[in-house]
Amino acid sequence: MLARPNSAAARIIPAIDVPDPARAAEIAAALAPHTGPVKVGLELFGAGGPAAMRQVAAHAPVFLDLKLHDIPNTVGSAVRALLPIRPAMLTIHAAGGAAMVAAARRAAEEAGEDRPIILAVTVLTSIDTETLASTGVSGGPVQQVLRLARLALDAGADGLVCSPQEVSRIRDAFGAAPALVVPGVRPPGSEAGDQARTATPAEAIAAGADWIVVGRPITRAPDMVAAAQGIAASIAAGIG
Ligand SMILES: O=C(O)c1cc(=O)[nH]c(=O)n1[C@@H]1O[C@H](COP(=O)(O)O)[C@@H](O)[C@H]1O
Repeated sequence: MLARPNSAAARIIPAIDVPDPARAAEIAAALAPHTGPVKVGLELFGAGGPAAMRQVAAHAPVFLDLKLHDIPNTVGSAVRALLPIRPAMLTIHAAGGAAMVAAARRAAEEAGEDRPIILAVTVLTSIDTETLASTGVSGGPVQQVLRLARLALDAGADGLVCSPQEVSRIRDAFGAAPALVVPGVRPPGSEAGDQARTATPAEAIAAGADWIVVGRPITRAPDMVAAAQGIAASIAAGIG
């Protein structure tokens, strides 16, 4: 399994959200020396499938973010079908329930020691209190994140995806063991866009994130490498 990061740069997961596999491979090649694993999500996987993921994986371990959410048998089978392309990390939705999370973990185990880390997405970082309430969940994101974290970790998830605003509460409740992967991260002065629960890279790491996921602030920067290096420097300094 992928080891926890041991440098500021290794904590950064760039999200390569582009619809062009050749461009994605170029971005991965440019960023990999300055970051940790790279993320392949629904846009790139939809455009190029397993072949696009393999091209990216030539440069760095891949966080394959397909956010699986279905009946347990389907999710377990999907995880099994993805094992040959050797993702280092895989996402499922904790809201799919304990049996679904357990099915994902059991399927991942079939890859042996090199199995992917199973990460349970709690409450998407784009969701604020009002949006959450509109889905029938009252009480706010922190409470729901902690509820889903408990469910997912008890069912066998190796770690969680949450916003920077819940990280310290998760560490308080569950300690150092769960891998915490944190999107919704915005360097000072950058646009939040559709992200609702945000903080800066240094704040997310100080709160206890293992990895931060950063998409547009890197991939839409005029100089992607400089943007990644700036984020790593801010994490190392604990500022910004
Ligand atoms: O699982 C994820 O990576 C994820 C979960 C979540 O709650 N919020 C979230 O933004 N993400 C992903 O993290 C990335 C964030 O991208 P930017 O908003 O461009 O930094 C996107 O690829 C999202 O799919």
